Amino acid sequence: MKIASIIVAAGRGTRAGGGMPKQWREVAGKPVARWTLDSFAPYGPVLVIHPHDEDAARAACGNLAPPLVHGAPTRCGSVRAGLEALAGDPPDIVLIHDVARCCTPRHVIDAVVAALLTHDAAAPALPVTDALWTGASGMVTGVQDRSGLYRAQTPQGFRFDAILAAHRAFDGDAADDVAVARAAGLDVAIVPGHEDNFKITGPDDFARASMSRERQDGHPAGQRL
Ligand SMILES: Nc1ccn([C@@H]2O[C@H](COP(=O)(O)OP(=O)(O)OP(=O)(O)O)[C@@H](O)[C@H]2O)c(=O)n1
Ligand SMILES: C[C@](O)(CO)[C@H](O)COP(=O)(O)O
Repeated sequence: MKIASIIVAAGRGTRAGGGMPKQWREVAGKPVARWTLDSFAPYGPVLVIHPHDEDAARAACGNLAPPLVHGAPTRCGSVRAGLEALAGDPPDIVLIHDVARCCTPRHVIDAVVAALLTHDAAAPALPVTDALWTGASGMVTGVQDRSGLYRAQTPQGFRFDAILAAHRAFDGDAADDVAVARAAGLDVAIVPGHEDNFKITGPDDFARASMSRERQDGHPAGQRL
């Protein structure tokens, strides 16, 4: 079974700040993008980037030198660009992953791949465990039932032909590829996500990512790899 991966990295990282897109910044001695690409190296990653970021991407990737594809103004458009780049020599399965999730444990990726042996689509998620409220103007306005609610993660995995057709048929924007798949009628299996598989989103997430990588790779916090 041929498996490929699309690492979407064309975002601007506005919420993270820091003067350059978060995927080119370092955590635990390596660029965020390099950590992510190393995790997906067994699955032939293509890296989807902003057209202005070619030099930064090449510097971050080093000797890995994955194929680079220009992305689009939305995540959905960037994924579509990655899918179209693979369509000439299509894999059986594609894993679609946020570059900003640079601490994904290996077992999460393995669980998605394993689920695709029996499902057209699979994605990791964590059940919501906190109580949920609605609020306005700094005041609680109500409570929300948390049962059956999940926090979505990536990699989201699909039969390649099914997700390519789903994206080609999709009109509009979506937060993730599970939404695109479901709009096309695909059933999506949930596999266990992990707290280490968080997305670097705000400024504080870089320190969290450094600690996670150092813990997972057996290096004491602060030691350069
Ligand atoms: N036009 C876009 C927008 C997002 N992404 C990618 O989609 C993932 C999830 O997006 P998010 O974390 O929201 O990243 P940014 O869009 O970079 O962040 P922000 O919204 O803070 O600008 C990231 O890996 C990002 O690079 C992309 O490839 N193309
Ligand atoms: C795809 C995603 O990572 C799933 O959790 C997420 O929807 C994309 O990031 P954003 O923070 O919603 O822009």
